[in-house]
Amino acid sequence: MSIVELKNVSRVYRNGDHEQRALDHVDLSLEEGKFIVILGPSGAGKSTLLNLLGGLDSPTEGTIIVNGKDISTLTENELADYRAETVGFVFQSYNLIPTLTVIENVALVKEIAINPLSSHDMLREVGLADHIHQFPSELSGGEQQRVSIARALAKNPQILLCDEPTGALDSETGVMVLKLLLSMARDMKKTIIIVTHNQNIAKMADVVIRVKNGKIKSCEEQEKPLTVEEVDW
Ligand SMILES: Nc1ncnc2c1ncn2[C@@H]1O[C@H](COP(=O)(O)OP(=O)(O)OP(=O)(O)O)[C@@H](O)[C@H]1O
Repeated sequence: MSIVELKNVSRVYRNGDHEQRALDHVDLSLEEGKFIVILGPSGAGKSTLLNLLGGLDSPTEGTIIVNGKDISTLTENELADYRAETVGFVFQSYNLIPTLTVIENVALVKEIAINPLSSHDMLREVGLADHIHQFPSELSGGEQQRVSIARALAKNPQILLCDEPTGALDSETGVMVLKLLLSMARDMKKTIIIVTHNQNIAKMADVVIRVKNGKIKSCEEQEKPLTVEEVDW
């Protein structure tokens, strides 16, 4: 079943007389529970696409259907509900609050989530049960990113949107984070959408989307994606 459907979606930024078509008449259909990687050169429109899927921005034209609901025409308040209920975000910079402990950082989402999961359970899920009372500065980069994944999961979203989630990590730690994200798709049926410049991550994907000049150049299903161990990092 398709969880995301874009029909004729464009996003145009206007700056005085200049018009930047960040997304240009995009059609796309994504299935639930897949590990999806979006590749493309700088300025191609990847973040714009992620922002639209995340309800952080709205299209200039076209419709975006998520879970059968058109999110392209929602009001600001309705978009806030959509974000709280349906999507979790993981960014390259972990965006943790330095003065809160690990568990407090994760528990914060309870304030906005409609149907949150236990912060303890999610931290156990990402292998950080023994670190819950530490501050972010006392953790490694990979551990901090796992806290941000636990925080995204605690919202209990169906879709995890990840913008260069391993961009700030060394390859060994990055592999650990990718393993975790992959298990979220395989074991928890989350739809994982990762924007990256790293072609290697695409080798693990169920679906690889290539974006260029605001258009989808290709959207390919991989019958036999490699396991994390099979990829030559
Ligand atoms: N808020 C904005 N105002 C004006 N132009 C924008 C805005 N956001 C993005 N753009 C432009 O839209 C185009 C697509 O940008 P986008 O950030 O989606 O690309 P990207 O593929 O994510 O690039 P990168 O890999 O460098 O992050 C670029 O030309 C960018 O300059």
